[in-house]
Amino acid sequence: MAELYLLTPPKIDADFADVLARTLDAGRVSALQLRLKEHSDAEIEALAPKLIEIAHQRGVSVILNDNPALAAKLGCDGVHIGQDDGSIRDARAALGPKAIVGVTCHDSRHLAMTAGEQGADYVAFGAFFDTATKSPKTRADLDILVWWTELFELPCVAIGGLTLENVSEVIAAGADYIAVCGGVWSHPDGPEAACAGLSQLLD
Ligand SMILES: Cc1ncc(COP(=O)(O)OP(=O)(O)O)c(N)n1
Ligand SMILES: Cc1ncsc1CCOP(=O)(O)O
Ligand SMILES: [Mg+2]
Repeated sequence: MAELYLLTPPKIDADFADVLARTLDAGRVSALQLRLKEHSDAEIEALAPKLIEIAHQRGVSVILNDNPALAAKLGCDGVHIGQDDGSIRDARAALGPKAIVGVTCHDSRHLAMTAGEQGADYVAFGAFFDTATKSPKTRADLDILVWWTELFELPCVAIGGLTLENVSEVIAAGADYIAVCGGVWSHPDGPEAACAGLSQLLD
């Protein structure tokens, strides 16, 4: 069974905490990534505590993007690091043995095996579809999910352009987590409807 891993929009406004609470209440989200790329660290420090509280009240784990030291300071459950965001070892040192450390592996089997050997808690592949959220470095093929799940127990995340219309493809290929940003926040029927709809497709 796949799980829903929700990413925040890159920039949020004062209303976002309420929208987040309603969105989490509408579906079955396992993890929330604070990916606040258009905010400074100081802004993230100010914004994050309320978002973390909302997530934790609902049993949702909170992963901070990019910054292990800030993740530790804020009391996040983990951090997501890309290939240019420092080492797994340093992230683990900042956050401790129980924290979740996830790693971007693009479309690379080699990067994923290395991340697994170095102690990542999940590997993330993508982008699987066109996305307006960022210019992804790579386009991944569904085959990499099939290959990974046949060979390894370590969970894999699928990311990049996932929507209600295409998410079943990555779930069928073996994704343990479906990581979604625009497919929820930019859905024409609103984030609550999108979160509810995605949750129905998980089983
Ligand atoms: C779950 C997940 N997968 C991949 C990414 C991308 O991380 P990165 O390559 O470091 O790019 P930025 O997100 O920092 O722009 C992610 N954030 N989450
Ligand atoms: C962070 C990231 N890494 C690869 S694609 C992507 C964007 C995910 O956002 P969306 O779900 O809107 O495509
Ligand atoms: Mg990064």
